[in-house]
Amino acid sequence: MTRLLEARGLEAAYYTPDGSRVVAVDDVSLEINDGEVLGIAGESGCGKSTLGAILSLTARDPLRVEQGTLIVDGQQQVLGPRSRVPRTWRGSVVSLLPQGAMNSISPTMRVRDLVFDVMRAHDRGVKRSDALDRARDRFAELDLPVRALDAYPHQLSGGMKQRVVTVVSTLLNPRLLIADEPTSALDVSSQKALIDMLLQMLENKIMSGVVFITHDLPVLRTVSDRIAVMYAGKIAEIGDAEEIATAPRHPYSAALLNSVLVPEPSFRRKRVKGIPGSPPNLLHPPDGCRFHPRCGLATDACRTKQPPQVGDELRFSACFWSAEHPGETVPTDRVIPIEEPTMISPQHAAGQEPDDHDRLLGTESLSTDSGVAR
Ligand SMILES: Nc1ncnc2c1ncn2[C@@H]1O[C@H](COP(=O)(O)OP(=O)(O)OP(=O)(O)O)[C@@H](O)[C@H]1O
Repeated sequence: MTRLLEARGLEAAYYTPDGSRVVAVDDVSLEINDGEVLGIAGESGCGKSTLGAILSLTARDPLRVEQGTLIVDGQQQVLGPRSRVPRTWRGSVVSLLPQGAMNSISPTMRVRDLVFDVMRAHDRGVKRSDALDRARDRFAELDLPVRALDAYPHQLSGGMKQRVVTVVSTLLNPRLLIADEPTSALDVSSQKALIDMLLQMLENKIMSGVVFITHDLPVLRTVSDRIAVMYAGKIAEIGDAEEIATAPRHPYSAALLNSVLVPEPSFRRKRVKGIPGSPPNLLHPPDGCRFHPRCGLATDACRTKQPPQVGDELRFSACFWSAEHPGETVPTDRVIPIEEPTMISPQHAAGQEPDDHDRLLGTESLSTDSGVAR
């Protein structure tokens, strides 16, 4: 299998106005094979978006990438305070679909203007007509209505807007697309349409790999070949999506899976096992394994020493328990020390506030079939 990405020793920190240094991604290494979707999972604040910014070379103040190496499709980029990223990398080697991208298009800009801007950012001399031709071909290839190019953002449904922005951000055929929470604001049918389109783009070799960032584990299981579970700036576990979802080897992955809310007929009475406590403040992360204060399997070693990485680059768990039980699945009934049963409402089970839920349904029910208002 060909390696598309090798990322080694990535480290990035936020510098706050009071001079503090918050290390949000700490010594992260990972690999992606050609044609793969790598999902990045983890609770809010664990460093997913920061990792996305490093991989897409889009880190900006107050975030500084302090060290690491990226090798994409055989091309190497050393990262650090003094490294200069060639302009040709952004958009064509790596491209970011940022969180909330679909809502950040200027309301006075037609999609075709956005297309021209994106193409011109890479090639100052590109002609408007050539940029548009390329977009037209791409829209047709992916069964998107070509007339969406003439639309203003407000004329597109949420789902169509997100698909359009995704296509525009990959017009330069990046080898790797980093999609940060691309489905989070979408209803389920728009989520499916976007995921189908991303998979089609991979099949058509528009890009060779995708990093898909979301806290939504069921979505991640559907779309990913492998999943990396992040905790407090580090990768706790990485492996095949199915294995992570059904046979986790790291107590944090198991706890995260236990806390997924699955809507089912009896869910009003369902007791959900949340993860007790909260993720650490990254200004002062705990010694040893960063998950140890919340882990039911923690031993003295976990409290004082860095956990070993058990496995290889493609499938590992950074955990003392895993080292003692190689290849074993974490006993999920033992990972959560203090059980805090929570009664949940239907809206919370779907991961939405009641108002958001209604708004989403309302918005989408106004959309036309093609997603473009006439
Ligand atoms: N501007 C900032 N200044 C200081 N610290 C920051 C800043 N932005 C993020 N952080 C810290 O960096 C850590 C990682 O943030 P990041 O946004 O990468 O997490 P995330 O997993 O993507 O979260 P979410 O799912 O909520 O988007 C967090 O703990 C956060 O407190």
